[in-house]
Order: sequence, then C-alpha cells, then structure tokens
Amino acid sequence: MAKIKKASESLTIMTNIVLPNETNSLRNLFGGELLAKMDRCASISAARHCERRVVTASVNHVSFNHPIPEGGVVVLESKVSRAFSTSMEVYVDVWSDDPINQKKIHTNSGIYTFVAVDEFNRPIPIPDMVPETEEEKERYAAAFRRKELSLILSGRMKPLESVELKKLFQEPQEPTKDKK
Ligand SMILES: CCCCCCCCCCCCCCCC(=O)SCCNC(=O)CCNC(=O)[C@H](O)C(C)(C)COP(=O)(O)OP(=O)(O)OC[C@H]1O[C@@H](n2cnc3c(N)ncnc32)[C@H](O)[C@@H]1OP(=O)(O)O
Repeated sequence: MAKIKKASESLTIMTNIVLPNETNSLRNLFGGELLAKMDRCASISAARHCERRVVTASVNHVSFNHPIPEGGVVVLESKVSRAFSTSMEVYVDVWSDDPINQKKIHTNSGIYTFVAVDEFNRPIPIPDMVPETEEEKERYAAAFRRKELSLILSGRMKPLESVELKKLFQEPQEPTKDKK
C-alpha cells in the first residue's frame, strides 16, 4: 500500500469523569476499567490510521504509576507509533486532570498492537507511517524491538529468530586490530 500517513493523523483524545461504579475498594479507578478505556481509545487511533476494521492482537505493556480518584477527570491520548505490514503499534498515555486546582499528572501508559482485517477477519495491508516529533521518532525506533518481544512472548517467534531484540544482549565487539 503506497499511502503514507503522519502519526498525528491517528491522534485520539478521550476525556471522562471517574464514576463510582468504575472504582475499586480504595475509591480509585479500577485497573480493568482503565484497560478497557485504553483499548477503546487505541482502537480508534488504529482505525484512523488504516481506515479499516481492526482487532486487538496484543497488549504489550501497561504501567500503573499513580491512582486516579473517584470524581477525577481521566484523559487518554493515543497515536499509532509504528505501522508494519498488517499490524500497528499504538501508544496510549493517560493523565489524571484536576481542573479546579489545575494539576495534570501522567498516571499511566500502555502499548497495544492492532491488526487491520477484511470482512473475513483476514489481516490486510495498512498504510506506512512517518513520525515527526522527537517523541514520535523515539517510539517509532523502539517499536520493532517491542514487536519482536511480543511475538516471542506469544510463542509466534523463537528468541533466536529476533533481529533487533537480540542486538540488546550482544556484547559490543572489539574493533579488530590490523596485523602487521
Ligand atoms: C473504516 C473505519 C471506521 C472507523 C470507525 C470507528 C473506529 C472504531 C474502531 C473500533 C474498533 C474495535 C476494536 C475492537 C478491539 C477488540 O476488542 S478485538 C477483540 C480481541 N481481539 C481478537 O479477538 C483478535 C483475535 N485474533 C485474531 O483474529 C488473529 O490472531 C489476528 C490478530 C487477526 C492475527 O491473525 P493471523 O492469522 O495470526 O495473522 P498473522 O499474519 O500471523 O499476523 C498478522 C500481523 O499481526 C502481528 N501479530 C500477531 N500477533 C501478534 C502479537 N501477539 N504481538 C505483536 N504482533 C502480532 C503479526 O506479526 C503480523 O504483523 P505484520 O508483520 O503483518 O504487520
């Protein structure tokens, strides 16, 4: 597919209030509720990028760094971080926003993989993606390693078949000295 899209074209922002039925016994947003919100937000980014139906293939990483309290405002922001052949990585950032005290803290991030599918649920090619900002470039550069790790963890790739991931564990080679 020849089309190339910018990361920013898939930007999706969702803003919600945390309601009592979404909280845990500590009256903070329940982790599973947050995961569902992140999946929804990320799936819209993926569909915006490929203009096709998408399915979640894997949730590669989620961090829970700060709780989000009941009554608080939760803001989710997602963008495609790299497009492969039929799959794409989507990065989701989450903030807890307190509009009264004007405090916004980054509480979570998550990395999802989506696959574009046809009407028979078969994977189909997607447009390429070009990163523009420094953050987009950093996330793009590391995405191939994360894809390999996800494929290894799901049993779809043998560790020795990886290319980028394997490089992380290889000792740097001493430059060979010229023999006289
Ligand atoms: C027109 C637009 C309107 C928009 C309008 C509004 C938008 C609104 C959007 C709402 C969107 C709803 C979003 C629902 C989101 C769910 O909730 S979906 C439900 C949960 N997910 C599922 O049920 C998926 C079940 N799994 C499957 O169907 C198949 O395993 C898959 C994912 C399609 C893959 O099929 P497969 O035959 O194994 O295909 P395969 O060729 O091996 O792999 C395809 C690609 O996936 C990659 N892949 C597969 N598994 C993994 C993994 N674990 N890790 C990393 N990569 C993987 C492969 O590496 C390959 O990548 P490429 O190198 O081609 O890029």
